[in-house]
Amino acid sequence: MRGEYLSLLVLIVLASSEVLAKNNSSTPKLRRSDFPEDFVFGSATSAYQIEGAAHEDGRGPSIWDTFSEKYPERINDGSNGSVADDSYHLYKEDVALLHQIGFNAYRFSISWSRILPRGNLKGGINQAGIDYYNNLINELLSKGIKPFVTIFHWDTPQSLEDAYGGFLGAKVVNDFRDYADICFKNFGDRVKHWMTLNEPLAVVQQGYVAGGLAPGRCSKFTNPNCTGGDGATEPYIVGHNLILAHGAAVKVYREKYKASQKGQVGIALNAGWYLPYTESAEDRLAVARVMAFTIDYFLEPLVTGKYPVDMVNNVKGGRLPTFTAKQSKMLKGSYDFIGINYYSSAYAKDVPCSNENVTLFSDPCASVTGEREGVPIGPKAASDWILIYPKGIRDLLLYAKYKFKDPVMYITENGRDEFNTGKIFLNDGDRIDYYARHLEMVRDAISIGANVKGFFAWSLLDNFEWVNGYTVRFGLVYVDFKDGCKRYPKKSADWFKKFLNQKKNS
Ligand SMILES: C[C@H]1O[C@@H](Oc2ccccc2[N+](=O)[O-])[C@H](O)[C@@H](O)[C@H]1O
Repeated sequence: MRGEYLSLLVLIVLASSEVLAKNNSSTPKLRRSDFPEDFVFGSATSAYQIEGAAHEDGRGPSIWDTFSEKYPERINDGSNGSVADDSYHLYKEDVALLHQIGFNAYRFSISWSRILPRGNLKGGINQAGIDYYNNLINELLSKGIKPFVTIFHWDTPQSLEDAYGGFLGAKVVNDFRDYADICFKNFGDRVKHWMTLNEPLAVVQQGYVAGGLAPGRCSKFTNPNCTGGDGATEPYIVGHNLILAHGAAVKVYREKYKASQKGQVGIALNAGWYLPYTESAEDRLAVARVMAFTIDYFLEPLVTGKYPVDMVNNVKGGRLPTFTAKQSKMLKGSYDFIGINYYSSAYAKDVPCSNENVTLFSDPCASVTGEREGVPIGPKAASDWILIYPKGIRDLLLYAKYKFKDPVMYITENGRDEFNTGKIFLNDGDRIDYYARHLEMVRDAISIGANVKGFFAWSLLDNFEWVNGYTVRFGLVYVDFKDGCKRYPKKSADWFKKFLNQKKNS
């Protein structure tokens, strides 16, 4: 215990000293040899955002088909992912692009309802779905690219949503376990890196509090137009079921597949880094509580089998579910690596505790803000939730290292967007700058001792960016949605290519 406090203290001193400060006036020069030789560099996508073919070859609907097709007014440009990048048909081009750039890994997700159209075994397996992912995996391996597979990236099968409320229902745990089992059984001979869930925090915050992501549930205190939901209770139930679903999938892997397949299973967690609004002790404690309600929320149960103490103390009225002794035991240590999706940072501030604390989904006595006296923590990307603060990625990695038993980590997403102007735009110097600055900070985290094994750029392609539809572009490769999804590598793809192909010592 003592040692942990000491390490945290060292971390705080390091993070606040100028020792690591860099001159931020120009894009830093990075070399491939700054990173370990076996470090993995890849790019990431997700099924609903790129595949299209949403109603083809036996795929069943997911909550994202329903959300975007039935309520187009909830997506900024009224669009949906029914065609997206058409990667279902163009996957060979995408693998060729990864190969040309020089990435040695690709993080993609499997569409649950393409494998199980009705979400469960009873509803049957769709062989065409199995075939598609087999083809994709084989194509990747033929080019020497390692598949890093996300089992769930937000696209809950609609029939499970209809049957028991999807992740609101305790039954989802067994259905998710069965689905994961099918993935391990069919693909695990070749896939050695799995992520059970993508960003459970985004699912609970955006799907059940703010209502911006499917299934779009929220309550009146956050959104006056809510049609269904209860932001005081539902997010904690959904978070609980997500954690148990993760644990159940890892258990299946370890009991049935690990010995023969010898792969690793992790999770991808989104997290910001938070700075105290002032240097006061109160604001520093507010930071600790915001961390408890964001990254620790999902990391602590996996590491210790328990919810963070700050959540237990501050989620009043019996709204935070509890783990049974058996569940706790299943969860504790249920990961081989931790994936971190990092984009942005903010300030946290101690505020008078909200008397609405039965309704808020966050610490009731802390608030989060992107700016201080009108000055944002960093420049804005196109999506207004992204404030660019590269040091945050370093400090987050060190925080996870010291607080959570030095896990093996991957950056499973990092990136920025530009607006879709309707014209072909490839000159994305701002993206190059973003990656150079963030990678420099990942390098520094490694040099301090963070056990980081790889980095995935979000995203390979411009794609269906959820509530923002096609209005913003995150790709290293431009997609012309008006011309058969023609792909054009941007300058940033070129930058990665040069960086990845550098000879040793050059
Ligand atoms: C830009 C990326 O944002 C990621 O989501 C994130 C990432 C960080 C913070 C919040 C969210 N979110 O959406 O609520 C997604 O994993 C990914 O699919 C992509 O859309």
